[in-house]
Amino acid sequence: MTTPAGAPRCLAVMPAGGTGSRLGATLPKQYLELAGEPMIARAARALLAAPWIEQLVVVVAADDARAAGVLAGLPRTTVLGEGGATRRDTVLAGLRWLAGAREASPDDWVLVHDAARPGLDRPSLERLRESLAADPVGGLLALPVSDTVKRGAPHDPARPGDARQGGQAGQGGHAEASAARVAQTVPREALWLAQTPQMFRLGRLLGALERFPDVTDESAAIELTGLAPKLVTGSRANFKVTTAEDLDLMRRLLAAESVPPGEARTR
Ligand SMILES: Nc1ccn([C@@H]2O[C@H](COP(=O)(O)OP(=O)(O)OP(=O)(O)O)[C@@H](O)[C@H]2O)c(=O)n1
Ligand SMILES: C[C@](O)(CO)[C@H](O)COP(=O)(O)O
Repeated sequence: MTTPAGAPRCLAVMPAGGTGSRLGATLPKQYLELAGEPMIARAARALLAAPWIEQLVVVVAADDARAAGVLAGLPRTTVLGEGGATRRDTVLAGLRWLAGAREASPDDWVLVHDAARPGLDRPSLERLRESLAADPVGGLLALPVSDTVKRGAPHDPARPGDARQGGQAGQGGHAEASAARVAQTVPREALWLAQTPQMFRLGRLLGALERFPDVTDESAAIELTGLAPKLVTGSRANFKVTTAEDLDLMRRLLAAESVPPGEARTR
């Protein structure tokens, strides 16, 4: 699919420079096998299933010796060994490469998609593009929170019934066997879980990420400039593989579905 001359193009950056410390495997999680191929290849193919994505740059760590082989043969794809210390740094390297080596225009759209989200489906991708085609800001796939939400509080021996029962504080402020107790039930109505791809104009996103280093996604940087990105409903299968339990779940999901990456799911 070609874009008419002068029209904004759709490009993509895949941050793949992480180590997968929360999963704790012997190799970075993006190289773990899922349904017969490494997670990173599955995630890249899911994005490339959209023919309107003209160029994908997969940004890996400088010492990554696996990516070139694993991604060889994928169309419209370049591997860049300039991953940074944080996800934001890695994404910035990809955006700068698009702007420099590929001479992308500040008006071109860029989709940023995690290598750790191999369950992206084509209908979600199409929904994102169609919802944002005429949008002045850009936006992201996300899921409305559907469970009752609790805010946890640390153990407080002064509170009745709050005797310490063991358990270690775990990763990301949570706990494996939690010692936290409920401080509050939080209204869920306005809450969404951010996914990727996140889709913004290249120039605006580059500027925002350069200005605001302390963000965990692209939307947060854009939000800090005073703009309100659009929330486009994603799909549950597009969850981020973060823990060993997620990996197991993703393996089962992909094994149960015999559809190629990016294609529609029947359920
Ligand atoms: N310095 C970094 C850190 C993360 N990522 C990428 O950002 C995505 C989402 O990050 P996350 O799930 O947090 O991955 P890791 O940082 O690898 O995981 P962990 O935090 O458990 O170490 C992944 O595709 C990961 O490879 C990146 O490109 N560069
Ligand atoms: C971008 C992201 O996937 C949205 O959920 C997420 O912010 C990145 O991962 P992390 O777990 O917050 O590092």
